[in-house]
Amino acid sequence: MKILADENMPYVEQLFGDLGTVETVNGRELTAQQVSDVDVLLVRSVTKVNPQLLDKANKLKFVGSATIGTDHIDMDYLASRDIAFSSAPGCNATAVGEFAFIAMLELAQRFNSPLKGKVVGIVGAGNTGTATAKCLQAYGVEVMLCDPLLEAAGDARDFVSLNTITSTCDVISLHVPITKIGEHKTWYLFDETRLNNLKPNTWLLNCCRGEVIDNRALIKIKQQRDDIKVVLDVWEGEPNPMEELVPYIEFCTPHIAGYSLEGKARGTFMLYQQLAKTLQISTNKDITSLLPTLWSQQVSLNQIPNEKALLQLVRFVYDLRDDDALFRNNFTKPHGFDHMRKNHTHRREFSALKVGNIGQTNVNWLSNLGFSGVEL
Ligand SMILES: NC(=O)c1ccc[n+]([C@@H]2O[C@H](COP(=O)([O-])OP(=O)(O)OC[C@H]3O[C@@H](n4cnc5c(N)ncnc54)[C@H](O)[C@@H]3O)[C@@H](O)[C@H]2O)c1
Ligand SMILES: O=C(O)[C@H](O)[C@H](O)COP(=O)(O)O
Repeated sequence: MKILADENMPYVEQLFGDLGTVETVNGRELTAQQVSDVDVLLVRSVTKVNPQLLDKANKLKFVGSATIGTDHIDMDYLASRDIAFSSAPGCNATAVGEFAFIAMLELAQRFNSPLKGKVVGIVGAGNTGTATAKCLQAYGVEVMLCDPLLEAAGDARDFVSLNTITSTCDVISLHVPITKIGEHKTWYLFDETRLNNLKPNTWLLNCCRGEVIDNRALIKIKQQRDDIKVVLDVWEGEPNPMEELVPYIEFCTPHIAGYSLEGKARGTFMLYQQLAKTLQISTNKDITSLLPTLWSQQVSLNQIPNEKALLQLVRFVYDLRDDDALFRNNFTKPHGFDHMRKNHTHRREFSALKVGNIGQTNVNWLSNLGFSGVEL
């Protein structure tokens, strides 16, 4: 069996090696010729899986995407060819939630304006939105959720409208899929009018898909309003963000919010399990044995961390400023955006770090935040 996989998919050889011959390729440049003789195709979000790519792939029986988003996949076409498909819902939700939380702590430090006490609006309360809310609530920050689809489906949580989010919240974090049609379409959900209506000093973070914000309108608004602070992990027109926009953004990253080692490993592992199910073979591998330990496994605290100390703790796991600096130096270089993604040093999730305390202080909230091994 020939298995063709995106080169940015860790652990693919370890997991799929026993099932067939694994070859890795550049997913953005994948051609119909390269997939013509494959049985299994494993992609990431940069590969458009459509008739143009697959028309010659007569042996293909399984397509897997190690991602949460599926906007790059023509599902109807796969169904019409009877090709099994699986994505990896939720695989990198923790990574995105922690990334958004860390970015908010960084903004708080930069503008000397504590996160604690602010109200954060989460737009899209699925896997990544919920993971973001979980971090914020663990730290004691008030959260409002906006998700008309989940609300209509009877989700028991409290929801508010998008207008309430923009008029009430100090921070807005976007977690919706990209959709171009329908009552709740998200393409340019934040257009010029909505951006203009943001209340003074709003912090806006986008970790979902670039086109949820009209990036040209964002440039225009930022030229007039320095009070709004923006963090972008995703960009309209990837892999070529608008050069004029970058100087207006506080923290810039190349679509790596979901790039924790755990998140990527989970994505590959979920596809491995789904392929085994499709082929009706039993699996004998587990994900934890694949993951290395963090370079330092434990830190000890002697008092309840204040917000500055919390930022030091999370920087110990992931320092967002490093990726931001790399971005600014590299994004205009040829293939710069993709190069940064390919060579990204996968950060670890909070759970990789054991936090012990040597006082009698209650730090349960740190374990709710995701750190492991908090001892009281
Ligand atoms: N930056 C990254 O690395 C990264 C990582 C993972 C996912 N993503 C993107 O984030 C998106 C969300 O991921 P997820 O795992 O949370 O997906 P999910 O499907 O679990 O949740 C998305 C939620 O958005 C809601 N929604 C849809 N339209 C809406 C609207 N107009 N207003 C408010 N809510 C709306 C849906 O009802 C759903 O509950 C993915 O589709 C993907 O595009 C990006
Ligand atoms: O949808 C997703 O899961 C994310 O956007 C994903 O992290 C993107 O990473 P890529 O597949 O492009 O490597």
